[in-house]
Amino acid sequence: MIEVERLSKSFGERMLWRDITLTVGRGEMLALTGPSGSGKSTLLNCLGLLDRPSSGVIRHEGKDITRFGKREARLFRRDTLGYLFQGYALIENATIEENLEVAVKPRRALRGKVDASFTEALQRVGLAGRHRDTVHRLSGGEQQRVALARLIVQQPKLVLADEPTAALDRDNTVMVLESLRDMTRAGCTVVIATHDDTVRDACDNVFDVGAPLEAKLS
Ligand SMILES: Nc1ncnc2c1ncn2[C@@H]1O[C@H](COP(=O)(O)OP(=O)(O)OP(=O)(O)O)[C@@H](O)[C@H]1O
Repeated sequence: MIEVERLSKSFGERMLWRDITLTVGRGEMLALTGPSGSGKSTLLNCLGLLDRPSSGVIRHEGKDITRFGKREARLFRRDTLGYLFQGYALIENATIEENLEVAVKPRRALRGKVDASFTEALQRVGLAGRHRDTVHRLSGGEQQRVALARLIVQQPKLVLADEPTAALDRDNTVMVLESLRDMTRAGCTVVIATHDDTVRDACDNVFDVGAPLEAKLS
């Protein structure tokens, strides 16, 4: 569960958003909407400890993550967070399989379940049998699906997704949404910044980052 309380962000004189308060429960999927430049990505970055809010509190499972020191923040990113960001953050010169290996925690690797989980994840995203393809040879949409497979293998507790369907056609958009929904069924909390109405409609709640305070949550 993630709880955001009276969160504000300014860049110099410019107040991007003010007093955001919202809760996303375990197993819930929240859409962050709002016009371009309203601060959706910045809010996701604050949730993922890639940026700092100017004021307010973010709690994950009751812990104020904005007060984490370097070590706690590193462990939180490694053990709790999963990102699905623009640019995918894949290793371009490596194979799909090598990109998935990065996400696997060592203790799971030891149990020898890795191959099966890779095969299952690649099947889920429509890339079955493509383990050995090099990432830079893939299309934008395929790379986006590798990033999703990496998330499925990683099994994070909190997923932050920034326009996860931007490079995808309708079938693949549905596939991404179904995969994220599968993850929520396993207890994962998902927050998605999106302009896509299909994505917004598939979420449990919508938070409009650009709306006046009284009209934000619907
Ligand atoms: N480090 C920074 N310093 C100054 N301004 C910044 C910084 N980071 C973001 N901004 C500004 O904050 C605003 C919000 O950016 P952000 O990317 O969060 O919006 P967004 O709602 O995700 O937009 P889009 O839908 O176009 O992706 C933009 O005007 C951006 O230029």
